[in-house]
Amino acid sequence: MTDPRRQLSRRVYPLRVLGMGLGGLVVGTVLWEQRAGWGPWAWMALVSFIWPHVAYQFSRLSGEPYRAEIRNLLLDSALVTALVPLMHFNLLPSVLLITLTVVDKITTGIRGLWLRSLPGMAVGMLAGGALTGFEWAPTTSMPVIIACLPVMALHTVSVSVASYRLIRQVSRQNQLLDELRRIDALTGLYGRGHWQEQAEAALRLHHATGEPACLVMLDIDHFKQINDLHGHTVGDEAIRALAHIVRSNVRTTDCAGRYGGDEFAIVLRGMHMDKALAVAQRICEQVQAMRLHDMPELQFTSSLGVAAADHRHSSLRAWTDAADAELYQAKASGRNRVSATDVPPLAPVV
Ligand SMILES: Nc1nc2c(ncn2[C@@H]2O[C@H](COP(=O)(O)OP(=O)(O)OP(=O)(O)O)[C@@H](O)[C@H]2O)c(=O)[nH]1
Repeated sequence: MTDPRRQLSRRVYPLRVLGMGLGGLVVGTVLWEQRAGWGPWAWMALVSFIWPHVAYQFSRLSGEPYRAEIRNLLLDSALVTALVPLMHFNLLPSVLLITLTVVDKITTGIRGLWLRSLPGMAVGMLAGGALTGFEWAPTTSMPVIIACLPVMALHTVSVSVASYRLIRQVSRQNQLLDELRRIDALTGLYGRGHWQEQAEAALRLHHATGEPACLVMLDIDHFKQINDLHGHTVGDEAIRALAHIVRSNVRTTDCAGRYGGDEFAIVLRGMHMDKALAVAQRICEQVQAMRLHDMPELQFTSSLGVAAADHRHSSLRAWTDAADAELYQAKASGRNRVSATDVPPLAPVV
């Protein structure tokens, strides 16, 4: 895999060649109007056409390419700023070059890099000024304005493309994060946080419209023993197999989540207690028949508590407490059964 730190120099190289080259066109136009001597021309040629390749070789051959590229970026600023006095502070190209070199530092995303480039820029300005005696001719002619256009356009487009890519990448990663937050990695069911949001919505709907909904809490019986006797890998496989049973017994409109370690919670939307009990009973029987691929001799049972949403459940907490109380009732009555509010506990048909 490519070292992301080496990627910085690869990414910067073509942009530096193009940006510095087009910058050279601007500076060259000003120097030509000034009828400048060979010194400014040589400096311009060095900065615009030779430096980008030297900079790339510096970082390519360096043992620390990332640090070398940061150094190159700081040198860019000093070298480019030295061109400003050479242009006798010609206003538009001077402002343009200084702005672009600062923007280039900001768009690397490296914290404070543009601030760190300021001392080098001051040195560049002084060095260029020492060569020209700080000659002052700020007026910009039409040919120079025209020469500025390609670098302005190219820079604006390339910064826009870079930020477009960044925004797309951030939004893809946000989607992934959201998925990770919503889905439990072991079972593929909803994680607790997202399940709670969905369950709250179902309870609100019940209070607002009277739409029925039932909450089923399920816990594997003696799961600690399974872990202790056969290891956590077998325990995990059991949790996955149980999640599969849960998923195959609910509709896409229902909401099934992993509530805790070996505890599952299901909101059956639009369902009255009789139908919800039948679903819970079916799950209970299927858990009893469940076999793991690698340990077919191992048997499981589960206990389930069901509570229909009603006016006493002012919050999700009250609703889950009611279903939890039924779950513990099922455990206390001998496990491997379903217990529901206002209904005597039902043991599965063996
Ligand atoms: N393999 C595995 N085990 C887990 C996971 N999360 C929690 N556990 C275990 O699940 C067990 C939960 O046990 P409890 O529900 O407290 O008790 P139990 O043994 O199931 O007994 P009862 O619920 O009373 O029937 C603990 O041993 C936890 O370590 C998990 O992701 N994978």
